[in-house]
Amino acid sequence: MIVSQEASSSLIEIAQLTRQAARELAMLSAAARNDAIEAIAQALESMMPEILTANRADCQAAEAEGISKSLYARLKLDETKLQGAIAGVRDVGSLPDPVGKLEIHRQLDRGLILKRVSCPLGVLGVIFEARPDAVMQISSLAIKSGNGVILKGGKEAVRSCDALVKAIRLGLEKSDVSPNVVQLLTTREEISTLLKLDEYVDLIIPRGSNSFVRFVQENTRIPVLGHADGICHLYVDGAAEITKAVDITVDSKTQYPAACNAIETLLVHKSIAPDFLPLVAAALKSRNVELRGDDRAREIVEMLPATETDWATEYSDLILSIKIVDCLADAIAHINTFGSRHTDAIVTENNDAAKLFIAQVDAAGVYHNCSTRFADGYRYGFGAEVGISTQKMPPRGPVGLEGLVTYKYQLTGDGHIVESYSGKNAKSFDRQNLPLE
Ligand SMILES: NC(=O)C1=CN([C@@H]2O[C@H](COP(=O)(O)OP(=O)(O)OC[C@H]3O[C@@H](n4cnc5c(N)ncnc54)[C@H](OP(=O)(O)O)[C@@H]3O)[C@@H](O)[C@H]2O)C=CC1
Ligand SMILES: N[C@@H](CCC(=O)OP(=O)(O)O)C(=O)O
Repeated sequence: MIVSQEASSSLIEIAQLTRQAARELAMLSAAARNDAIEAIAQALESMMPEILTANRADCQAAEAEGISKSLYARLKLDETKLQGAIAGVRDVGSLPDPVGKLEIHRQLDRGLILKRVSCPLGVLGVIFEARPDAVMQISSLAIKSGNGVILKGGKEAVRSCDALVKAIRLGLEKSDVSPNVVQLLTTREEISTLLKLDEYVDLIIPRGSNSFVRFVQENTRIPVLGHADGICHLYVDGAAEITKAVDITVDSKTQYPAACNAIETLLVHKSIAPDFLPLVAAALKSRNVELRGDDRAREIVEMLPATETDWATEYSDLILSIKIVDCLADAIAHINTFGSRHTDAIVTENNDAAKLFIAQVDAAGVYHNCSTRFADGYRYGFGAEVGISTQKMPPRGPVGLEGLVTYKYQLTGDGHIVESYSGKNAKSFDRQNLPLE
C-alpha cells in the first residue's frame, strides 16, 4: 500500500506526540490516571447523543452494504450498550493500579537491594474490528496502565470510533493527562505506516483474522500480540448431562454469534448423540441456527452436509457444524487440529474425562461444563480487555491490565562490585527476600 510522504510525515508526528504524552502519563500518580478515566466517563455521558447518532449512521451504511445480522449486532452501539460500556470505563478506573507494583524485593547482600517494579509499555498500536465498545475498553485500560494508544477500528465503525475518541479526548482535556495519549487512525494505509514506526510504538495488538495477524507480524519489527481467529469447539462427552449440554451449546453459539468466543463446531460422542442431537438441534433451529453435519450426525437429525472446510471455518454467524466422534481422544485430536487455540469446552459429568480434556487441549481457554462465551476480560474480573490473545506466549486469553505493563529491575548498592563475589575468597550472597509492600 502506497502512503504519500505527507501522510507518512503526519503519522510520524502523531506517533511522536503520543510517545511524548505517554512519557508524561507514565510519571503521573494513580489518582491522576483514575481522575482522567472518570473525566472520560463523564465526557462520554455528555456526548451520548453525538455518539449514538454517529453509530446509527454507521449501522445504516453497514446495512446498505449488506452486513450480516451478527456483525451488525457487534457494530451496533445503542444507549444500553453505551451506558454499559461507560460503566465498564469506571470499572477499569476502580481496578488496582498495575503500575509501580513491587514484584521482587530481595537483599542480595548487605546494602545490595534488588527490586522488580512494574511499569508501562509506552505506546500501544491497537487495530481492531468494527466493535465500537472496544474503543472505550482499550482506551481506559491504556490510560490506567500508563500507556499511550493509537487506535484503528473496523471501517464499518469509522463514525462511531471518531465520535468516541472525540469524547475521550474532550474528557482528557479536563484532566492532567494529555489528550494526545489517545489517537485514532482510520485507514489501512495508515496501518502500513504505523507498522514501520518501531521508534515510537512499543506493542502492536492486531485483533482480527489469522491472515491479518500474520500480515502484521510479517510487516513490522514492533512486538506483536496477536488476537486472532476464534474457531472454538464444544465437545459433548458420553457422560454429559443432556439438559446442561443443550443449554451450554445454545449459549455458546447464539448468545453473541459474531464474538470470537462463540463456538463454530459441536463435537458429540457417539454414545450420547441419539438422545442429545435431536434436542439440541431443535433448540438451535428455533433460534435460526443453520446446522451442518457429518454423515453420522445427519443420520440422526436432518441438516446440511458439512465438508472438511467447515471444520476450519469461523462463521461468526448463526451457523454450526456438527461432528460425531468415537471417543474423547478423537475430540481432542480434532480440536488440536482445527482449533485456533482460543477457547474450547467439554460438557461431561466424568471428572477424569474433563481433566484429560483440560490437560490435552491446547487453547487459551479450556472449559468444563460452561459456555465458551465466558472468555472475556470483564467476565474474568479484569474490568475490561484489550482483546483475546490466541498466541501461546503470555499474555494469553483475555488481556487486561497485566498484559499492558512490563517491569524494570532496580539494583541499589553502596559501591558493590562483582569481583568481591568471585574467586577463592568470594563473598557469598544472602539473597534474603524482603516484604513486597
Ligand atoms: N481474539 C480476539 O480478541 C478477536 C478476534 N477477532 C477475529 O478476527 C476475525 C475477523 O474479524 P473481522 O471482524 O472480520 O475483522 P477483520 O480481520 O476484517 O479486521 C479487523 C481489523 O483489521 C483491519 N485489517 C484487516 N486486514 C487488514 C490488512 N490487510 N491491512 C490493514 N488492516 C487490516 C480491519 O480494517 P478494515 O476494517 O479496513 O478491514 C479491521 O480494522 C474473526 O476470526 C474474529 O474471531 C476479532 C476480534 C477480536
Ligand atoms: N470478549 C468479547 C469477545 C472478544 C471480541 O471482541 O470478539 P469480537 O466480537 O469478534 O470482536 C465478548 O465476549 O464479547
